Amino acid sequence: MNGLSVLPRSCDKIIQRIPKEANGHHHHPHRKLYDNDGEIQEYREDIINEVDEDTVRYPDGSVRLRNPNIELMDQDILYHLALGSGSHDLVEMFGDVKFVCMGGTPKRMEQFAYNIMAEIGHKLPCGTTLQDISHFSYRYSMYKVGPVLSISHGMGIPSVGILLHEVIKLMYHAKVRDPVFFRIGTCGGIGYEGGTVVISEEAVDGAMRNVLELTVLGKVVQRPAKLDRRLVRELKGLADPEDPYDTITGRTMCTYDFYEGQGRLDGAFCDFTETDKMEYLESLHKAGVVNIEMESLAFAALTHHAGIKAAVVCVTLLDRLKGDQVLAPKEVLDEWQQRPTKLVCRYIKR
Ligand SMILES: O=P(O)(O)O[C@H]1O[C@H](CO)[C@@H](O)[C@H]1O
Ligand SMILES: O=c1cc[nH]c(=O)[nH]1
Repeated sequence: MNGLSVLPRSCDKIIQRIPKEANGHHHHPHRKLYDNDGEIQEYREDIINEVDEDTVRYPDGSVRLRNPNIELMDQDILYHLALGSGSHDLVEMFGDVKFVCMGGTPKRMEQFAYNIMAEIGHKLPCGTTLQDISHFSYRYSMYKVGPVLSISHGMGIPSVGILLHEVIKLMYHAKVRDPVFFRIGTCGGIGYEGGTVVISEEAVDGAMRNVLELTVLGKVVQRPAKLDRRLVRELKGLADPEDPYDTITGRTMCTYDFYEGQGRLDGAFCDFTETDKMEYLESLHKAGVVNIEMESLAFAALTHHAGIKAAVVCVTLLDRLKGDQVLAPKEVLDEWQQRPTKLVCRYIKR
């Protein structure tokens, strides 16, 4: 029996799709999970962790944790955020949050906080500046502007995964209702010039699987990396035809590495040829992968597992069919990084 069959007590209605045979043992059939864009994928049914979206939140829309242990604890220390349910009044501090925006760097997320402040007309008390709420964690940076949280997540799945655990718990402790999460990132384009904005329709791993795989108690668990389709359409609808760049939607590949993992020839190590690389990238292109980055899989899977609506919006820094090195000048890169931010600002302003 695998660990997934033990469901948290507080989540009685979560769909358990692990069939049992009459003798009580699980059988291990493969099943077709998604047929997005015609691609049919098969998964071991015994390791898939599915969610019934209607039952993972409380009826008032507030975030419900799929972990019965938390409510039994005297206090919950959100260690990497330098916050805690015993040391801080989290409802008072964060109860009004509606949007949680994340991106790789502290600078981008500080800038985003100032941008959104201007856009929504939020005023700080005279003579004050925005404070990094998580400054003393020395890990992530967090800014709050009215209903918007802006948080840096660092690089890669482990970093964004730890942050998501703590931010999802923060939403629960603060009794936040129906939050929407965004990742505002950078990526490599597959067949798209630098500066193109990409809204992810779904996230796939380096082997084109639409699941986040993690090892829990020595067993492999897969969580579907689903993103909200309606949110994708709404964001796409906010792209302005006057924008001097394209805004597209498509599949996003999420890898565990920037160099070999993304088929780059310019890492410290490379055991494949340029022909191998191009064949791989062309095959991704054919399969509808439009960009590669390093967090979307965890972002999609963990928000979906928590029943939280989420979107990933990234700007391409280069077309990987044309090269590996990020050659654009710093000022150009800085301007490009504002583009996903603008789209998310438009959504929040609505
Ligand atoms: O710019 P961010 O948001 O960090 O996103 C991308 O940039 C980093 C690699 O340079 C990875 O984190 C990747 O996902
Ligand atoms: O090629 C790129 C560019 C940005 N981020 C990535 O992960 N890959």
